[in-house]
Amino acid sequence: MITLTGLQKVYHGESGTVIALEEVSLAIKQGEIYGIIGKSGAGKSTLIRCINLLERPTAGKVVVAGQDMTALSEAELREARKSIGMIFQHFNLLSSRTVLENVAFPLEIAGVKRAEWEKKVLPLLELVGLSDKKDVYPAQLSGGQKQRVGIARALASQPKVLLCDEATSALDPQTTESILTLLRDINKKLGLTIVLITHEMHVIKAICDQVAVIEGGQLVETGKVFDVFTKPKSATAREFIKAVVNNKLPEALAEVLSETPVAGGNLVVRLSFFGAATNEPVIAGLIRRFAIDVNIISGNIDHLQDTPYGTLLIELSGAQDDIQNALNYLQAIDLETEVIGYVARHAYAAG
Ligand SMILES: Nc1ncnc2c1ncn2[C@@H]1O[C@H](COP(=O)(O)OP(=O)(O)OP(=O)(O)O)[C@@H](O)[C@H]1O
Repeated sequence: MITLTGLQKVYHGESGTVIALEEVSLAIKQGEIYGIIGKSGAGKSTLIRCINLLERPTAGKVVVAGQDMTALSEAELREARKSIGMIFQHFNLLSSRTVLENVAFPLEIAGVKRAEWEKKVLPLLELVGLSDKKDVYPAQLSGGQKQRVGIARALASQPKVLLCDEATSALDPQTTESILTLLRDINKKLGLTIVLITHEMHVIKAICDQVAVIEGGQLVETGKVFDVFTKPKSATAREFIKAVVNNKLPEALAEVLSETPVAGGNLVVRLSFFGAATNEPVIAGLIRRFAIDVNIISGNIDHLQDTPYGTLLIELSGAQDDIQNALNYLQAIDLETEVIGYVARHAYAAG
């Protein structure tokens, strides 16, 4: 649905030349929710605005729904933009127009008469849950309701693609969740392709199928959200993931943990489970097979796109050979095993 090839954007500002995008290439399939995550100044806004050519790339190609956007005339571009809706962090509503009139605005501009646009706008207000607010002005709405108006307005010209520019960044966590749920529903109901930019990993985790991590104008990692979450390759992705996956060691353990083996001490291991492995009785298997004690220090199970994944922090105590055999066993089965460190016997809970 969207293909970006070798995209480059150079700004020549007062403070000099800025390369905002460098050799960005990515492909977004129809019906996908594609998230682009990066820190402030990474190039996210520039990238998403290059998709509808609000920003003209310095070099590279933008193809949306089979159309080469960079090759279009201004008039053709205006027409092509009808199939690309956009919503914004600060909603960009017209304060002197009611909710109904805001949603109708793109249709009015396109010359559609009121009797005609009402037939389109009223169902959209219902879709976003704002039928009862159709005659109120934006000032009387909450942030979440304003964004619902923004979404309905973006859908008015029946786009194939919806671009979301930090659409939930100005909203509280609960409202963010309701807007993300609405976006997911619209994606499912209308088969709409959604591209969103964000600096928050929980947004990616909540609704995206695919993710691209952008840093200094370059994509440093792309892939399925599940793969990037469970096996991040770049330091930036790892850093973002830390914000939503609690892998912190308990303080009492961190204080006594040694990176090097402690004579006669216990081994601390983090197990990461993905998908089906979460159903395996791993701990029971360990105790049955080896003459060791297993102490569970902490654990959590979460879901990513309905696939369970989790981590378990355990302490193994026993004779060195038995511990090594247990470790070999863990490493041979279908889960990720990471030796976190060593603790002296009796230094921590397992004793
Ligand atoms: N019109 C402009 N003129 C000059 N430089 C610009 C312009 N727009 C953006 N930049 C620069 O390009 C780089 C990328 O900016 P961009 O706004 O795309 O980043 P971002 O990831 O969206 O950041 P934020 O999350 O803070 O909005 C930054 O260094 C920014 O200062």
